Amino acid sequence: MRFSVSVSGSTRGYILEVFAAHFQLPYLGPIGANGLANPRDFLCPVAWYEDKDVKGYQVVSKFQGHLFQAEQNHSPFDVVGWHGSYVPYKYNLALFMVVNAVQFDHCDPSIFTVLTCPSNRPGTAIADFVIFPPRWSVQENTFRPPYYHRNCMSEFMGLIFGNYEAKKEGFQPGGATLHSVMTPHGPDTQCFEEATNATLCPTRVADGTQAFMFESSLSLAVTKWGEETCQKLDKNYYKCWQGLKKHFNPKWQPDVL
Ligand SMILES: O=C(O)Cc1cc(O)ccc1O
Ligand SMILES: [Fe+2]
Repeated sequence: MRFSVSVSGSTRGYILEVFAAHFQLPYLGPIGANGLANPRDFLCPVAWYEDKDVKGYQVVSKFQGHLFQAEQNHSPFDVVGWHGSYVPYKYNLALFMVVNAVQFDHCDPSIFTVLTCPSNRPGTAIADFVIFPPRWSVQENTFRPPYYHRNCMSEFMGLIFGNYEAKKEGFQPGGATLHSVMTPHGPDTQCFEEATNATLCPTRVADGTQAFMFESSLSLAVTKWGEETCQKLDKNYYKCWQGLKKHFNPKWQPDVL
């Protein structure tokens, strides 16, 4: 599949490539006929071509993990149509129909799955693409931010713009966090303190932001470039949890049973 990404100015993006299967919409289960990412909102190309002479047009191909580059003097997009079932598609994340808890508790973020690439083991994904969309938060008697947890899957999180509610400082647009399989993690100290002391009325969350997660049942390896060469590794990341205090009180009773 050939595609070009046209951008102006210096630009960053995130790429997730899967090999064993293809991405598909998640089964909606009891949600029923419609919700989350609706098929009608996916856009595919229509027959089109460009007849352009471009000196030194670079065509990059990937094969067995290596990138190869060829040059030609015209645009490769001079094919009007084709037979086949592989097409690139795009989806506007703002069209995602958010489903969430409306009484109590924090849902598994699987409710925010845009696309999943299932593995051969039922219920286990090679990769899930999950977003944290702008939404209302209305749950009562609940710690509303992400719970403190360990996950049997790897969590690679990215931020397209704005901030992420569980880590308002430090996690910048264009950056990434990686919480590998079974690594404990959760909101930073500031988020914990604010959410613990907040009055629980209906509140907007994540307006003007777009965070996402690539979640995989496989382990992700970090390249030498990511760990050293880029010199962007935040060696102080763990400190975002160091201010968390012990709150255990064996005498505590809930107000509402
Ligand atoms: O770790 C994270 O920030 C991602 C995440 C969000 C959430 O709402 C619940 C679980 C989870 O892993
Ligand atoms: Fe997580």
